[in-house]
Amino acid sequence: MNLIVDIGNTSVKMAVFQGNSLQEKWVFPLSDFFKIFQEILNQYPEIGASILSSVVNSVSEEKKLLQKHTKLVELTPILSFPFKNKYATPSSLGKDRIALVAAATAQFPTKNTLVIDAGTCVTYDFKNAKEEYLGGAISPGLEMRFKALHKFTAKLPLLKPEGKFELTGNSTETSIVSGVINGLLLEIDGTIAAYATEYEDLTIILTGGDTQFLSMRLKNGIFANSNFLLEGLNYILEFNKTQ
Ligand SMILES: Nc1ncnc2c1ncn2[C@@H]1O[C@H](COP(=O)(O)OP(=O)(O)O)[C@@H](O)[C@H]1O
Ligand SMILES: CC(C)(COP(=O)(O)O)[C@@H](O)C(=O)NCCC(=O)O
Repeated sequence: MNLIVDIGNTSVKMAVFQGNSLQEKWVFPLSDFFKIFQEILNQYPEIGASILSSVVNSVSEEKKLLQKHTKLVELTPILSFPFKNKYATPSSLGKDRIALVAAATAQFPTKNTLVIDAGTCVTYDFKNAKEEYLGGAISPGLEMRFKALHKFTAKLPLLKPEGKFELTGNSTETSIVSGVINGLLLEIDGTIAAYATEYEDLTIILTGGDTQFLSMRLKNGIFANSNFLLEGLNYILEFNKTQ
């Protein structure tokens, strides 16, 4: 069994895989790492290998613990990947983005694929039909947009995503909700449309913490998969076991 660990800027995602099949998944703040890790080890003593992807600093204690209890593969640029990385600054590329591209290559070989990860940030990652990763884009995530309006103004309140919103906000609150949610939906739909103009037969994946909220509000033709990054990490782990 494999233990998959994805440390993002908002939350840690851990999952246990048996082969290609996800058995169980946990989402929690980094401060709960030691408690949850111990619970997982007790529940799944069969775990042999693990892989760690982190986009935050100072995870040396978490790494030590994984090394102590499992055969840890850390996601670094020296691992083998199933795609050609054409990012101009590969050493600064987010580990999470590498995992997303690995998942795209594994699950959509020979397809032009755009992966949208709606987490703390929204990242766009594109790999072409020749399994070349070209890069993409980084923009503020949903929660970050609400927080930024509050933090950088004197009068705007801190709001959270709501189920319902109007195009034309008629109050401060509904104007903020409209601006943030419509802004992000139009950004995503517009980005997809721009890629679709340039690349035929485009496959689009939506993942990350805001997958559910966004997928029901976006245009059709998008595969929503909250576990895409974890699947990519599991694939990289298996890929490197056989190298
Ligand atoms: N219960 C929740 N707690 C925190 N964030 C949540 C929750 N539900 C949805 N979200 C959204 O998910 C985003 C974080 O997604 P996630 O994929 O965990 O990010 P990251 O990989 O950057 O840690 C937040 O910015 C927020 O918009
Ligand atoms: C863009 C990110 C902050 C996204 O992190 P997340 O929202 O998933 O927590 C992360 O992928 C990162 O730190 N990237 C480094 C810069 C780059 O990818 O070029």
